[in-house]
Formats: sequence, structure tokens, C-alpha cells
Amino acid sequence: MRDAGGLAIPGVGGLWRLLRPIRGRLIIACVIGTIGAAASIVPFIAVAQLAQVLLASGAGATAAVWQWGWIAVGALLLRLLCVFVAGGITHFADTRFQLIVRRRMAARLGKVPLGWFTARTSGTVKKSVSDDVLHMHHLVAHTALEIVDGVVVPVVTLAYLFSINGAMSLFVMLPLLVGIGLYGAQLAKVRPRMADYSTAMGEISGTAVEFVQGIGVVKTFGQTGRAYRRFLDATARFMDLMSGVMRSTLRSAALAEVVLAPLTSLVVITAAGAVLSGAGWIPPVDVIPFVLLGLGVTAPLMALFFSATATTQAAEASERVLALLATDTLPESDAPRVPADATIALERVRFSYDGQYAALDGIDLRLEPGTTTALVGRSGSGKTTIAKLIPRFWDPDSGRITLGGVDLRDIASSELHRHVTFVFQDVQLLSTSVTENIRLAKPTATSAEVEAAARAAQIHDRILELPRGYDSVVGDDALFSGGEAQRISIARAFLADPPILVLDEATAFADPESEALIQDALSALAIGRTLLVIAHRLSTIQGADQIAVVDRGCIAERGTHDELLARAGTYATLWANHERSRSWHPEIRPSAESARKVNR
Ligand SMILES: Nc1ncnc2c1ncn2[C@@H]1O[C@H](COP(=O)(O)OP(=O)(O)OP(=O)(O)O)[C@@H](O)[C@H]1O
Repeated sequence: MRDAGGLAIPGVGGLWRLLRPIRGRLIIACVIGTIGAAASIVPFIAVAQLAQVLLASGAGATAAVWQWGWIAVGALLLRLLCVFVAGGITHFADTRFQLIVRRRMAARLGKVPLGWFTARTSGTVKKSVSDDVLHMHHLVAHTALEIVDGVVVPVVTLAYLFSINGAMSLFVMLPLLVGIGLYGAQLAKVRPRMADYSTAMGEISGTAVEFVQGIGVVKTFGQTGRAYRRFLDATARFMDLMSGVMRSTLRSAALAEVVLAPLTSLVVITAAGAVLSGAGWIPPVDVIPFVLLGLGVTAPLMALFFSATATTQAAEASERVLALLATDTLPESDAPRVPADATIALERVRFSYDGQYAALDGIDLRLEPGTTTALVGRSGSGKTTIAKLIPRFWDPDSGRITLGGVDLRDIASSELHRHVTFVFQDVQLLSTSVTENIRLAKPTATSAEVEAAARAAQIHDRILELPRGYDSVVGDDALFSGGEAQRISIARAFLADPPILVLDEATAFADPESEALIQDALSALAIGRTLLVIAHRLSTIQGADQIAVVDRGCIAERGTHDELLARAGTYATLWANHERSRSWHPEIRPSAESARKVNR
């Protein structure tokens, strides 16, 4: 389907389905809009009739004058009423539509695999859920009524005019047809550039965000000019693109505006009326309706053309909304089973992020209830990927993971999350109170339970230092460091009290004190649970029941610390490196200048 501006509306079938909850209202609005559009022509017809009556009978035809006068006023009021009611219906329908679509999106996002989010920035998701739904407003609230006006007004007008005189009507159509042709040509030039337009806009916002977010590191390395240049280059490319589009369309756009202007219609119709009435093809008095109505034929089309950009943007936004709503959800079993115990077993698990390179290539691993298993290995070896398959961030491409003897795919996700909790380093805190942030793990938890969890996670004292204690709002009067945020997530895990815990050992954020607190909290959390830990410092997992060395997506070695050292393999090498790094301290030599100062 094409919109009246000549631009294809993408995915119109999907859009039609998306509009289902408000389709009835839109159809009613269009029917009312059609009545209103037809009524908008009546005052012109009445005035034309009036002119004909007055010219034929002079001032004597008072009754007819009043009759046409009332018809004109009545039609005008009807038009206003229809515009008001139809516009009201589409706008209320749009409010409801936005609510429904946002709810559907939220419901969908709740079912997509957790891994889907790691591949997308929160900005992209926010754009679809918030901005794109908002951009669809034009499509829902305006476009349908604009199309109704753009079709009904010219069709009814021309039907009326043809009933008076066919030859004159063709002259009325002339500017309309030429204008449509010119605009069509213009839009055909613009349309292929719309994708470039979106890319260029994306580049501008991307480089702006990059510049602002990375300002710290950019300044540290003295690269402000370089990052700023990338933003400037993006804006320059956008300007080049827009200039190119404008250059290629300026002539046809200007010509179309001249052709569709009411003055042009007036000149063409008056000239044609003079010639045809001179030749006796039409009585001079019959030219009046053409002059009056001919001027209004092009107006609704002009309105449609002017809103073509908003309509196209709305159509593109609807495509993104539809794509998000079509995102694959995590398959849920129709007959879910309940795991027998807290044993986790990975059997010949293969997994690839891109369908080509195998991040995991035949992993066999068994986590017995109540034991600790540590994953160690070089960066990029696949430790995090193994850990994230257990709470079903993704499903394996082949092989299977079982919990208590049941394939994870056969366990209801609520049941799985009751059994498995994870504490990763990229902790997400919500903009709500500290209590609610912790309570996320167990909405029914009492304040005493929340506090007990916070104490166990070694974050209680820090919370009490906040202006409103547990009622302080994250991001408002509760600002947490990375290590503190991780302890909040540990408090959540205490509250959830799952039999299985997957955790990423803290490294990046923590200062020594915070790190010690995190380690204490994690040790307490681990007691009595099946624990899988991604170890970054081997000293913390020496006592693990089982250490699995991951290498290029495979388990290269497995055993206790002592067993693996005795094997003198990869683990022994990693351990030797670890020991060396522990004894390494940066040697800080005073510069000659500072040495002089000190000695002075
Ligand atoms: N979201 C992703 N999309 C595509 N590839 C990924 C993704 N996450 C990880 N990878 C790739 O999968 C492989 C395993 O990564 P993984 O994060 O599991 O390693 P890791 O051992 O945890 O590394 P590190 O110790 O540095 O965290 C790497 O080659 C990595 O580049």
C-alpha cells in the first residue's frame, strides 16, 4: 500500500493486525470524516447556487437566498462537528492504542531470552518502547482522516462539477493531475534516501552519546578534539545528504507548489471558462461553481503531501515496533516439569552467538547439590557463557542442560528462577527505594526480611548512612558505587534464597574494603547451595570442590586445586601466573626533580 504522498507504508499487514483493538473506532472516525469532508463542499455549492439564483432572478428570490444560506451554515456546522468528533475519536483511540502496544511490548520483553538484552543497548529498547510508539501517533490520529479528506473532497467536488459540465471539469483536474505527477516524481527521488536519512541521524546521536559518555576517557587521553571531530563529521555528512536531497527535489517541489496553488487553479479555470463560454459550450453563469469549487480541490492533497514526512516516520516507527513484538520468545514447555533436586548437569553443550564461531564446544559439567564449582580460564575462553546458559540467557544449540534431571527447556521459567539466582557484575538497580530494589527478589518479603538480607550482604550500614535509609531512592538520594550496587544484588540473592547460585566473582569496581565485604557476603551466601563461580583470582577458589578449566569453549581440565596442580597442566600455569602477579608491585621511582625537592 502507498500513502497518498507516494511513500510505501512498510509492513501494512502487520500494522493492520496491530491496530486491531482500535480498528472499529478508526472505521467509525473515517465514516464521520467522510460525512464531514462531503459537508465541507456543500457551502461552496450553496454559494454557487446562490450566485446563480441572484444572477437569474435578482433580489426577488429572497426565499431561495435564505434556503441556500441556511444550507451553507448547516453544512459548515456539520463539517466542524464531524472534524471535532472524528479527531476526538482518533486521538482517544491513539491513547488507548499506545497503552495496549506498550503493554504488549512489555509482555514480550518479559518473555524474550535474557541474552537478547545483552546484545542491545537500553537506548535501542527505550527508543522502540517510548519514542516509536509516540511517533506512531501521526499514523493513528491523523493519517486516516487526512486520506479521507484527500480522497472524498476531490471526488465529490469533481462528481458535482462533472454533472454541470464535463469539459470544464477536465480543466479543474488539470492542475491536480500535473501536481500529483510532480510530487510523485519528487517523492520517488526522496524515498530511496530515507534509509540514508535514518542512518545519518543515528550517526549523529551515536557520536553525540559516545562523546558525552566517554568524555572522561577522551579527556584523559587528550583526544577531545578527535571525538568532537567524529560528531562534527557526522553532522557534516547529514548536511551533505540533506543538501543533496534538497538540490534534487527543489525544482519539482517548487513547480508542484505553483501548479497546486489556488491562484493557478483560478487562472486556469477562469481562462477555460472565458474560452468555453465564448464558444457557447457553457452558459457564463455555470462557470461560477467551477471557480468557487475548483479552488478547494487541491487543498486536501496539499495537506496530505505536507504530512508525508510525518507519515513516513510514523510508518518506519511502526516497523520497529512490529519487529520488537515479533522477537522470538524463550520457548516454554506446555507440560512443565519440576526438578527433583539442585543438581545441574551440562551434557555435550554447544553454543554459538553468531551461528558460526562456537563459544562453547561440547561442554560436560556436573554440579552436585551443595558443592562449589569454579570456572577458571583465560579471558574469552567461555566462562561467562557457561554461567549464563544456566539461568537460560540463551538455550544451547545442541546438547542439553538439566536441573534435577529435567531439561531446563521443560521447566517453567518461574520455577527455574526460583531455583537459580545469579549475581553478575553488571548490576541493574531500579529508580525506586532501596527496599523495593532488594524486595524485587521476593515481593512478599517483610521489612525485617529485607533488612536481614541487607545485613547478610554487608550493605545494611551503608544504607543507614543514606538520607532516608531504606526509603532512599536509587539515583535520587541513594547513589551507590559499583561494589555497593553488587552488595545490593547479593542482598537480593539472600532474599530469593535459591538452592543454586551462579556468580561472577567481583573484580572491577571494588576498592579493597568493599571487595573484602563482597567476598564475606558471597561466602555467607554460598553456604549450603550449589554454587557456580566465575573466578578471576585463583586464590579465592582454592577450596572449591571442583575447578573446571575452560579453554576455547571446552573443559580442558577438571579437579580440585591440589589435583590440578599435580597435573602440571593449564591450571598449574594459570596458578603460577597468578602467584607471580600477587608478588608484583609497581616500582615507583622518584623523578630527579622530586628527589631534589625531597633532599633539599
Ligand atoms: N554477546 C556476545 N555476542 C557475541 N559474542 C560473544 C558475546 N559474549 C561473548 N562472546 C564471545 O564468546 C566467547 C566467550 O566469551 P565469554 O564472555 O564467555 O568469555 P569469558 O571466559 O567469560 O571471558 P572474560 O573472563 O574476559 O569475561 C568470546 O570469544 C567472546 O568474544
